[in-house]
Amino acid sequence: MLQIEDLYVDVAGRPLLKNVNLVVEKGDTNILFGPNGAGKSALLSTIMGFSNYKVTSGRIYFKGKDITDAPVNERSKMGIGIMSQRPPNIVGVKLKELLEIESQEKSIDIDKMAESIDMARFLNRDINVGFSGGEIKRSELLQLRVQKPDFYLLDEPESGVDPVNMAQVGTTIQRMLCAQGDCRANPKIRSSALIITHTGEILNYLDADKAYILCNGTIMCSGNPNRLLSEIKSKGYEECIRCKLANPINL
Ligand SMILES: Nc1ncnc2c1ncn2[C@@H]1O[C@H](COP(=O)(O)OP(=O)(O)OP(=O)(O)O)[C@@H](O)[C@H]1O
Repeated sequence: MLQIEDLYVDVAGRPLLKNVNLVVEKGDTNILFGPNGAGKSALLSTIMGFSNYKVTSGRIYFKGKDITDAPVNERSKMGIGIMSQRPPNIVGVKLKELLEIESQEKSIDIDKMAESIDMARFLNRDINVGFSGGEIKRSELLQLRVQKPDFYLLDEPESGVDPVNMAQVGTTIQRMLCAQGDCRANPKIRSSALIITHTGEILNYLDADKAYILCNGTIMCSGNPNRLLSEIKSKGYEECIRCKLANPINL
């Protein structure tokens, strides 16, 4: 569904991502680990097509189409949706106004959907203005639920979320990815996702298929998400750099 080939990206005139190769198959949930500043959010922003991230070499394919030069709105129409780590405040635009635009031609009861994740009282507030960390996450989730993309880019869904709200966020993401029917019986009907996490808490709610470790702007390792997480916790990220040096990456 998503294929990234030998991608190099500059940010603010400086090289940041290099030689990134990554594939997310249809219906798969993939995880992206990596230390602070490694370039994980930059990679998600580049996939979404945000203008600060300039592809200098390599290609991005989505549903078989080359989207490397496609604008954000086209990627969104094709079915890519993002939950950003720090979405901007949008002064003068109410959350409900944005949701009404996103829900055009879809039969969605915005009030009911907002109620279901405790966001009804935010509908008439300017987007993100004064929202707490957890409220921003729920607002982003609500927008994604209305947008209903085929491919989810989720940047640290658990950051800033208290344990009680984490259960709600985790369950909501699980349901979002599996909105088409019985995903246990047929995993391919799941929506696809690429999720950044530091703590791995989201793995308690999802069946993740594969994880990548991004260090210094490049993918160093890939493998089973829970196994990689426990290696990171016990040995840190140094081990993944050694693994890259010792073995060519198995994508
Ligand atoms: N728009 C930008 N302008 C300048 N520098 C940027 C920009 N976006 C990212 N960077 C820099 O690129 C580097 C990678 O940032 P990025 O946010 O992708 O890291 P990350 O792996 O997501 O880190 P974290 O785990 O801390 O969120 C950082 O040094 C950051 O300061």
